[in-house]
Amino acid sequence: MTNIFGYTMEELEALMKELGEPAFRAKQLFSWIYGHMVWDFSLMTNLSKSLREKLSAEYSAQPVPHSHEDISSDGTKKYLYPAPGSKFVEAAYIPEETRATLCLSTQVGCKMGCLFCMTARQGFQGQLSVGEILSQVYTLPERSSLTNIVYMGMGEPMDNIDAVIKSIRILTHPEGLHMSAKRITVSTIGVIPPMERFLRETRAQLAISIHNPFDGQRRQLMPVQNVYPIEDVIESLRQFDFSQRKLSFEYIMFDGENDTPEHARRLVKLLNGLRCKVNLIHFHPIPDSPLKGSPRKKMEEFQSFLKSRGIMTTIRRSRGEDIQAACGLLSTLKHVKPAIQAESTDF
Ligand SMILES: C[S@@+](CC[C@H](N)C(=O)[O-])C[C@H]1O[C@@H](n2cnc3c(N)ncnc32)[C@H](O)[C@@H]1O
Ligand code: SF4
Repeated sequence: MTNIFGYTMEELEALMKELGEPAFRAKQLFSWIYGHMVWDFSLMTNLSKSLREKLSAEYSAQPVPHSHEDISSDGTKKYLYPAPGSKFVEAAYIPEETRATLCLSTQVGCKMGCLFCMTARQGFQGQLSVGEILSQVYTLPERSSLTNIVYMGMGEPMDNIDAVIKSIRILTHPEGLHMSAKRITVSTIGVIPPMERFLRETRAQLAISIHNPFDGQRRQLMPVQNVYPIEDVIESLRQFDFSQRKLSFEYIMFDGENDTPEHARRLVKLLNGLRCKVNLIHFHPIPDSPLKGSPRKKMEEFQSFLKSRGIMTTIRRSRGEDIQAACGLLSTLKHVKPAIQAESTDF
């Protein structure tokens, strides 16, 4: 049985062709699956009976529902989703006064090795398919109140760029949920070639995790700096037009590490002339890390300096920290079965 949940319009068209059906059937199928959220072919009443039967015999169109949830004292919810190979990913639903955001995952673990991130500790364990990315949206119990989606959960979206772009195309398609690309933000540490592809092929918003404006210091925190230095990332961004889409920079504030006036001055210089915003983030401590978060006062001083130089800067409120749903705390390592146990349960 092939699961077609996650197929794009073009992929459904190719499937219809293969089955000897006219191309317009693909649009009908797309609209049932992603617009009406009907995942049983027998209920797709405008398809011919023979096509419904053919599809039911050989295909399914099923998103993967979550298998566990945690609820934070602040209302944030963390959902656990099964992924291939007895693995799991997590997504966080964050309700606020005027909006409700889903923070979704794109990979099981991550290979980028950032020093401050819990997902990095898990290492890379696999890519999510388009269907697995979209399942986090489509099976969300609060889906009808969702206003925003951020690709800021487990994994580096640019390291799974095909699936990320396809998922955005489906979410924004008029026959699907028809979400505005203005309400979708993808966060990256700055992997330049797929980042440029993302900017050319979608209209979604971009967030860059910068965290330190100095080359040597950023290398210590984020190995990606050895391959794609932040200076090159910013040069690349200067070729794109951000008058119609948002560009933001995420900056976790580490006590004594990146919160000095020199860092603030260097950051202003680096971002000079770019139409962008800076989000200052509280560090969410992870076990056995020497890093500590900056005190609130230092974050406010940093913010004031950037603002005084004309850069719109906010301090992001932490959410879901008590259930490890906050930025950078997502990790499903504890849910991964030891290999021997996983093998024995396969029988
Ligand atoms: C988990 S990442 C996923 C998206 C992408 N891989 C990235 O790094 O931008 C989302 C955001 O969480 C931040 N983050 C990671 N670990 C954190 C921590 N311990 N405390 C606060 N933020 C953290 C990252 O720097 C990034 O801005
Ligand atoms: S911060 Fe992002 S890129 Fe770095 S290890 Fe975590 S998930 Fe991966």
